[in-house]
Amino acid sequence: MKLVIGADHGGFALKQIVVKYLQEEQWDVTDYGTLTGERCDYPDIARKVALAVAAGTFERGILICGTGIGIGIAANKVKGIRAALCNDLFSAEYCRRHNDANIVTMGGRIIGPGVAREVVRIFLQTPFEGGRHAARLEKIAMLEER
Ligand SMILES: O=C[C@H](O)[C@H](O)[C@H](O)COP(=O)(O)O
Repeated sequence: MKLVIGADHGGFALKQIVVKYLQEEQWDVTDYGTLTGERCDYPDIARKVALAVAAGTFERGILICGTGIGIGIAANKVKGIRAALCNDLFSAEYCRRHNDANIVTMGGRIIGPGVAREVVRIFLQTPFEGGRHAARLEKIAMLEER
């Protein structure tokens, strides 16, 4: 599975930790920045990552800002993106089982490395359940046409 990751300055330090973890676990991960800790705007990073996931260049994305909120709001403006804020493990599991989330977002100012690594592991390993949940995702897709 090809992965892409991005963060603003609020998520930069946690992104570096998550990238290292993914590489150690042999995941194919591409870093879309920011590559420094300097202040930047999370919509710019969200746009790059979300467009690449929506285009199918990558199967899943990981986005980190200070809270995980802003970068997720921005990513969800891109058609086909289902970005889920997961600062806890239950959300990481159910955003996959029920929502087929294709991007996970986290808050670098909220969670530490241990929780972040587990959120990412669960996000990558949990399958979508389909069934009644698929019909709901179809309704979400219809909203994108309005
Ligand atoms: O949702 C937005 C993110 O948490 C940003 O990382 C945050 O707003 C950046 O704030 P500041 O520019 O004050 O570092």
